[in-house]
Amino acid sequence: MHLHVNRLCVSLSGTDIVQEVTLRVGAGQFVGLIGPNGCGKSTLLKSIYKVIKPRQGSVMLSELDVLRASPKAVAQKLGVVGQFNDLSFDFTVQEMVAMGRTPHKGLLEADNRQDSLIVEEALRRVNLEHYAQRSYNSLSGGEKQRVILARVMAQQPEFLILDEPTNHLDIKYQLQILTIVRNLGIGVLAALHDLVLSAKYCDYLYVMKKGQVVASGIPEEILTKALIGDVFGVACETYINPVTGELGIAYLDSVPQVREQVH
Ligand SMILES: Nc1ncnc2c1ncn2[C@@H]1O[C@H](COP(=O)(O)OP(=O)(O)OP(=O)(O)O)[C@@H](O)[C@H]1O
Repeated sequence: MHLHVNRLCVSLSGTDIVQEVTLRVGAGQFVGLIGPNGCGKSTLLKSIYKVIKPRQGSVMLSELDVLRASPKAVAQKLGVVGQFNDLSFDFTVQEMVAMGRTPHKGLLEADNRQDSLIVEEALRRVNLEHYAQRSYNSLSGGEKQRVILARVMAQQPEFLILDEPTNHLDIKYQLQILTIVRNLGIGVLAALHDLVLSAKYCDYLYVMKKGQVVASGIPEEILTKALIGDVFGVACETYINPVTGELGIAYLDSVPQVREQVH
């Protein structure tokens, strides 16, 4: 499935938080959304997955008009990993992951053998197969994050939205989770903070600043010293990593004159 967000505007408490954002994610494409804290990434993602109602604009997942469709119709196609995953009630890890099957079930329909196999496989993919009976609330932040990813995999969505999916994860699991997500072969829109990882994994990036998309393109082309200075206010040098052949970024300092050079 592909995603087409057209001229989306979101206002909260009378302030324009997202302004005329248009973006596309092709089928099977891994697209990153980057930008400084508070620029509107989460608000944009929440308005795409129906938690916040936009003031204007449209969201199409292939032929599905997301803003008009029922939550269940959207959940059958769209998986979401949001930023905060704390629960008031406790569930086992297995119960948490099994919740991913809900959009595919009828009212009061019990899980069947196939659902159990899907849940087992999802837990195996995030290396938590031995945690099935553990209490979710007793897990560390990184383990919780992997359970949430297993849940979204059990949902078998056709498109994924991820808001900081590697929050809390150590470097091994950051790499593992991003590799798993990329290998799912479905369209993904992910807000990411790590620019080097976003260059490594994303096919395409949208850069946000103050609620607007200010640049977009393939990572190697748009992640320039000038753009990083302008958008994040950080001086850096970019280079090709001689070991990996991938984009590297050496952060130098936060110097205001970098911003002046760009304008
Ligand atoms: N309900 C609200 N009322 C008013 N302003 C809000 C509301 N919710 C969020 N905001 C503001 O909207 C702006 C964008 O927030 P958002 O969480 O979308 O940013 P973000 O780019 O995801 O940031 P981060 O990288 O820190 O997660 C922030 O300045 C935030 O304080």
